[in-house]
Amino acid sequence: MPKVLISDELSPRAVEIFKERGVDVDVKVGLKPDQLRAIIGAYDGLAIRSATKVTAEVLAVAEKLKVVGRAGIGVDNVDIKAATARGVVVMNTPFGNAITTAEHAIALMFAVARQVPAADASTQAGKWEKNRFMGSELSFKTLGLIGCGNIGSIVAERAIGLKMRVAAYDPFLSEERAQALGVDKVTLDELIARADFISIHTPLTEQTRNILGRERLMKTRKGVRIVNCARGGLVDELAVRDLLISGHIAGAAFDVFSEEPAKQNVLFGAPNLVCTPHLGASTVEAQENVALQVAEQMSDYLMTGAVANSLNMPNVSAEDAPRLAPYLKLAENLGSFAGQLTETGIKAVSIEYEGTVAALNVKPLTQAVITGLLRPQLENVNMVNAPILARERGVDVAEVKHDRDSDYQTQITVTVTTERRTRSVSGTLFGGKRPRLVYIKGIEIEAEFAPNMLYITNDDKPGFIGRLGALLGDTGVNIATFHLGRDKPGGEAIALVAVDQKLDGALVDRIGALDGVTQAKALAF
Ligand SMILES: NC(=O)C1=CN([C@@H]2O[C@H](COP(=O)(O)OP(=O)(O)OC[C@H]3O[C@@H](n4cnc5c(N)ncnc54)[C@H](O)[C@@H]3O)[C@@H](O)[C@H]2O)C=CC1
Ligand SMILES: O=C(O)CCC(=O)C(=O)O
Repeated sequence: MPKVLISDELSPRAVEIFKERGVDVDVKVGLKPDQLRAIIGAYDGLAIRSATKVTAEVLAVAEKLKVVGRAGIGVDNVDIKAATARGVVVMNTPFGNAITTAEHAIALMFAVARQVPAADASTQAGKWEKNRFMGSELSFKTLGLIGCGNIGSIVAERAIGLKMRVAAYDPFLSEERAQALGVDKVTLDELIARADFISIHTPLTEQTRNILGRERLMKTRKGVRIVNCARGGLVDELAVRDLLISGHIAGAAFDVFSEEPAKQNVLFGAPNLVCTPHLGASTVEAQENVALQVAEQMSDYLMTGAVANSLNMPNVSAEDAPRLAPYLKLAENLGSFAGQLTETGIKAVSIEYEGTVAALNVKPLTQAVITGLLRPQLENVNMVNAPILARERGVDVAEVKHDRDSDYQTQITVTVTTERRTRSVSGTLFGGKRPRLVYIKGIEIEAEFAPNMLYITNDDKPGFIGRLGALLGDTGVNIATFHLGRDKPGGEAIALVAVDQKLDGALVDRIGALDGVTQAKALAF
């Protein structure tokens, strides 16, 4: 039974769902990094929010870990590169808390416009300072949105409902989408020049870090109000403090900070500053949504191989997962077959899908082919990191789906081009689930993949099979199955021999030296 660790506060629904789906679960919240490292080796899954840092050090000792599930959106607390390198799928729940977070951004905008927290504190202190708290209306003001994805779009809709004008800067926002939302698509400079309120809704990346730096903040309109409900690090906190004190910025609201938990921060104590402790996603509704969703996604992956909302793997639906399982084996074996025969640098691989398989989601199958192909050369290749490793090595990967009938009801063909030659190998599933090799270099052959195999190419001349059988017999190697194919009588022949033991290099060399043999290679599956 797979076992999951929940290491951040998650709704109890998550535990119920894991259990209902047959996943064992431990809840240990508030672990220090060394405590997490000490226990993570026992778990197949790790469910987190934003407090747990899934670093390369944690991943290095997470020997069984297959999946990290983020109950929320931002994954800047997960080292995705390290997870990918170790074959750990990282998934999030991209929609479950978007409305809640957008609502918090709107709440913060009202809070800074009307100084609600300070007015509340003053009133409850018995001061009745009616003249101190002069606010600003939101109606007909311009809201500048930096980032207009899930949350930014919801903020835009709500703001338009409040009669605000909305200008959005987002390089990935299309003109059509902007029009449909009713926002002006602008450059960042235009936004800075026009906005009365600025709200940020981008992830924290190397491109967005410090996107509102001091220089840009100084170019904003005097009296601007700024809301950061996305991530600490997007806005220069010290510059905001200085500009709040100077009065250039009329108000700022921060839900997120460059260091969290933010027990201290340069912003604290600045005038007209509203702070909340990363509460963007903290509603009962959002927490139910994300806990339920992450538990479902992680259980599905661990129990069936279905992948949803992954940041480093193609999605595989729960419906597709069982159908893909035997194909994944076939695809990896075909890749492995080609990879084991390849002795020089791989330049390109083409993966062709024909018949039934062409109607499936073939992305994961392509990843399985590449995994098998690279494994003889690279120790730590897996389904998750294979495409990246191939790209890093300059291997051109082509995926082709043919809308035509093949000799078999379903067929995958892997063609590898190296510095020296192009070689193809095809396979099918017998009975819908048993992988079979059906062509090698266009030569028809029907063979299962066995743990230990001998691949031989030779001249199609009488006597060869006897010589090979005698040599194997003399050296005590038992033949399990023997498959032959040839391009034409007297032409090139291929033998695939499954044997009951691992073949040593010296014996393979002796086979390679037999009369008529052009290549002999031991293969393992
Ligand atoms: N305060 C909180 O509790 C919460 C904070 N968040 C934060 O909100 C962020 C946004 O979430 P979603 O809207 O769901 O993500 P999303 O991925 O749907 O939208 C992000 C948008 O930012 C845009 N973007 C990326 N780079 C940009 C750049 N350099 N300049 C301008 N725009 C850029 C993208 O094109 C995308 O449209 C998350 O990454 C997370 O960090 C999310 C949930 C809760
Ligand atoms: O889990 C939380 O409370 C924070 C949510 C968040 O920041 C996110 O989903 O990106």
